[in-house]
Amino acid sequence: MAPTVEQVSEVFNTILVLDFGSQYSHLIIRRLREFNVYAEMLPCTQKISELPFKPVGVILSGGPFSVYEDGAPHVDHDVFKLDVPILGICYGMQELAWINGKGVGRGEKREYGPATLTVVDPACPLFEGVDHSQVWMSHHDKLQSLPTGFKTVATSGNSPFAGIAHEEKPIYGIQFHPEVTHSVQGKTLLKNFAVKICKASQNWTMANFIETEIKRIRTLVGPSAEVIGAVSGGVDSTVGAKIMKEAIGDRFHAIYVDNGLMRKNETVQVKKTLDEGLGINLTVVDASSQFLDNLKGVTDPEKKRKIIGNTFIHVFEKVASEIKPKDGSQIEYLLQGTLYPDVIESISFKGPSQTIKTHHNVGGLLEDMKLKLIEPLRELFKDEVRDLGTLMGIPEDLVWRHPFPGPGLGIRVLGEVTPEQVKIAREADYIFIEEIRKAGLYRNISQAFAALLPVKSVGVMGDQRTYEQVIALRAIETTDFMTADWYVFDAKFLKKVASRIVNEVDGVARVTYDITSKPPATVEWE
Ligand SMILES: Nc1ncnc2c1ncn2[C@@H]1O[C@H](COP(=O)(O)OP(=O)(O)OP(=O)(O)O)[C@@H](O)[C@H]1O
Ligand SMILES: O=c1[nH]c(=O)c2[nH+]cn([C@@H]3O[C@H](COP(=O)(O)O)[C@@H](O)[C@H]3O)c2[nH]1
Ligand SMILES: NC(=O)CC[C@H](N)C(=O)O
Ligand SMILES: [Mg+2]
Repeated sequence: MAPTVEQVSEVFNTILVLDFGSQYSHLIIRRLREFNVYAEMLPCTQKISELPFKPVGVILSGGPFSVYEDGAPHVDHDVFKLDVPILGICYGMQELAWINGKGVGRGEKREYGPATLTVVDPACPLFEGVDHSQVWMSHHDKLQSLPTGFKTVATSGNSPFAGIAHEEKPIYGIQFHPEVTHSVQGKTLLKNFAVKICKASQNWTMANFIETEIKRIRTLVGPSAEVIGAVSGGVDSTVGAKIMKEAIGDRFHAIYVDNGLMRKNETVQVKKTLDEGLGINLTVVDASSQFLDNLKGVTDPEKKRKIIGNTFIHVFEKVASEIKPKDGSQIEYLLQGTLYPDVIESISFKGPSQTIKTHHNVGGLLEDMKLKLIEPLRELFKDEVRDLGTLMGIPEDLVWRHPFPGPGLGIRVLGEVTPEQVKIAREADYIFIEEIRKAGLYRNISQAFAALLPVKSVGVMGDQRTYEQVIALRAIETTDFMTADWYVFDAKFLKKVASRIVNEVDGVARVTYDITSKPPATVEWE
């Protein structure tokens, strides 16, 4: 019989967030974790009898619908049978009111933005330390009457029922959004709910997580099986590899693919950092000619992405078949660095968003590959991964490395990818990043790179006419890469970088700086 593998949500006291499609649902989880309470999100349609774990409390999120509309989403009423505290936020509170008397309708006025909260029942534990503070509203519907069995505990100018509480049970509703930072005491309120009311332990720390995760992996893999991992030298896969190494030692095989689209000196450096610095035995597979051959003559960005993704799979399949585990079995598992935002995106009630571009993703393209995935970071946000990396002794440089996309320079050479074009992009990128580091700006910027444009422009160098290509520099600031703004360099810095690139990189006659935010642009050019 297969061993039972405990999930993180079974080990840590977990607050369950049921998502009704609010833009802020993931922020509720972020805020709870900031004070070390573990939280997970599931869609509001989740059947309570099929919950994968028993939560210590439930939060019903906001959402774009109106509870009284046909087809509006509703929570499974068995949620009340769980006999744990419940907090409804905005739509979530309207849902509680709808279930308990249907007194919800469209308000005369919409209310978006700040409001001041007045607590009318100071004994209510939810509002301890929250009185007379600014809260953030975002609604048009409102409670028209107090739901059966509830009392008013807080009000605001436009919302006579800004906060309600059940007379006997620990069930609460609030019209405002405590999860956004504009609700000044919002975090205090969420802490009151999670820690005081739900009695959740504040033990969600990366130190505790490592221990649980290592145990989980050992049980999952068993005593003798071996695992391979796609390791790029980026922070996610490196932290994943380090966890695997701690869990199963030399039964883990880290594989780095040199796809010919990596940055200058990257392969040598990644090998050195992982082998010498972290004791992870990294196998470098040189597949550069395979990737470059497959990309010959292709200019469409989506086609390029798919070719690169597929070539990765073929390379991994071959590697997996060549490793012969000592116990005579076959490689069964592949490590992947999936993070929680990817998981949230796929389980959100709004459903996965439209594909803007196919992100190369080893796992997503694995359908016909027999390997099963191990994803040790699938519960973590990027900053938690960085904390974890630091705790596990991964050098600061690597922990704070800018992300580098799997398709690499293949999507930064616009148009056809040839070895000559890759070389130009690689050299220009190297100079840009070197200058950023020298100026002490690396950590202020979330990601920076150079892209090579497939256009030629006239220039003059040493009295000679030139007719060469254009480099576009891109540097952005962002927290989650979903939205981003361009970084404001001072003019002197840009002057220096431009002059170095044109002087030192053959084939470039002009340098531009990309000043588009995301949206409407994306981070990468392809
Ligand atoms: N050159 C490569 N060799 C092996 N695996 C790779 C390579 N490039 C990407 N991968 C795999 O694809 C996954 C996704 O890449 P992604 O860039 O999102 O993550 P990362 O490289 O680990 O971290 P970061 O986001 O910091 O770059 C990686 O975690 C890794 O498993
Ligand atoms: O591993 C990856 N495989 C990909 O195919 C891929 N495409 C974009 N990116 C990275 O994702 C972030 C957002 O990029 P975009 O705004 O261009 O979509 C940025 O950090 C991009 O570098 C990728 N990462
Ligand atoms: N932010 C929300 O949850 C909004 C709930 C509901 N759609 C309203 O307009 O009131
Ligand atoms: Mg990467």
